[in-house]
Amino acid sequence: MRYTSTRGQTPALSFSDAVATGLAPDGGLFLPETLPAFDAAQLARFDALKNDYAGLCFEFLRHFATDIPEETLRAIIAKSYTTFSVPEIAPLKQLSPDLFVLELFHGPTLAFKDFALQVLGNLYEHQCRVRGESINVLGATSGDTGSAAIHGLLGKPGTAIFILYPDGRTSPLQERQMACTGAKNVFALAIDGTFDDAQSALKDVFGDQEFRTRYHLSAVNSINLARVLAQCVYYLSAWLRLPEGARASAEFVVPTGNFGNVLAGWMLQKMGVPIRGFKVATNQNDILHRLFTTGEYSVADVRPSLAPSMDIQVSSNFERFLYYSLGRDTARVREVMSTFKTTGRYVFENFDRDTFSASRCDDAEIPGIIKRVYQDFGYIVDPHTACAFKDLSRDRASVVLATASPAKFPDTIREAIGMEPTDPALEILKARPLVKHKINADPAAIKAFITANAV
Ligand SMILES: Cc1ncc(COP(=O)(O)O)c(C=O)c1O
Ligand SMILES: N[C@@H](CCOP(=O)(O)O)C(=O)O
Repeated sequence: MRYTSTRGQTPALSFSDAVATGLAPDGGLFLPETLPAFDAAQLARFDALKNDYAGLCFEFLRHFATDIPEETLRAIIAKSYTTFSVPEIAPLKQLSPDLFVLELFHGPTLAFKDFALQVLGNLYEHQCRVRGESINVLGATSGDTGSAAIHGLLGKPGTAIFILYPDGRTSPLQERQMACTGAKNVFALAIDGTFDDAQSALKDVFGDQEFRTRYHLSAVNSINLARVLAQCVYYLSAWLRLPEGARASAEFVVPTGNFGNVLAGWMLQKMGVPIRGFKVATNQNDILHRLFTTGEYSVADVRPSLAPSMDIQVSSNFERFLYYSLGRDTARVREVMSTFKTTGRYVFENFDRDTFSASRCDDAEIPGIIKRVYQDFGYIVDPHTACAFKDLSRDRASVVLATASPAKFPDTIREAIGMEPTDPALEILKARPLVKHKINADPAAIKAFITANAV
């Protein structure tokens, strides 16, 4: 399997090279040259592994990581899921006959990002070993990607990790997960501004080919295709475990910000797994809600919210969606992305309206939803997952993706239901010193910091 850029001006690469490169040199995002088409026999092979998460992940990823020997890939994946705290890895809980919750927060940093970032950390370790090279990783986070990426690389020799985040806009515990590791190769870089500012500066740094080559710079955001592919697996796992009747009709309801999570489900559907549809659940930063209800994609200012990891306007994975929606016409993708960069607006003539629906949740609604879900089901959801409970369909089954543990957001949960969930992994952090570096969201300043601290 080879990987090409959405902008069509980068030569096709192997899986390992596409992962190491992260953002394509032409500014686009990597995608498989052709998506596999899973037939009934392959679906049956998946079905046999529905209660073996790591086995299922291997059976899926072997179609993509074709340049890694199968036994090596199997070992990388098996190791990645040993860090999860429950044997099911992604428990599927049934709250009512038509309502399921897919819990994606039992990894080391208690958010869904661990699913891909544990695998990516081990892939990087493998690459360092095989190529005899060190690797410097640069990421931008609104809260969860940063800590998951850091914990994917913690203690891995030959690596350093630099994470940009909007100072004061993550939850205090999310910041502690990044800035209290004590690890010498981890740098939490606090910027004044929003996640969008951080992501935009990051893309500029990756745009400097000489710099990224010199420092073997790689990406941990979902601009890295390995992130999206590893995230496909929990949709597959959940779909396989649904009761027969719900499989055909269930809609996956996905708290959405940078569009990497829901894109993974949609790509799986394009590979032949007959998932009925997806609901894109936004917070008050609702660019994607507006897109899927009106067809217009237009940027507005980011407003800090109680679901801070979704405080994003410019979703980088929008470009992958655009590529497929434009019939894989890379010249058109370049044109639209360039117009969007200058005008901040694009109107879709055509997209997959049958598959996507959307909901939007204001800050004023989040505590009330947390309370209602607790009263109705005795179940505590974090503020991001709460957004997905806003407008659940009454005529089909819903699978809500629970993307973070409520313990990461104790203040909002206390306000809603009068008690604070805790987790030992977070309690330990409270006593540790916090080390963060203030930096301008300016490519030159970021490059200077990396130059001074790279491995
Ligand atoms: C807890 C949580 N929920 C939802 C999201 C949104 O996911 P995505 O950015 O893949 O759309 C994020 C951030 O990515 C998150 O950290
Ligand atoms: N919500 C994310 C933002 C980055 O998304 P990613 O999927 O590109 O890593 C976060 O928690 O950092």
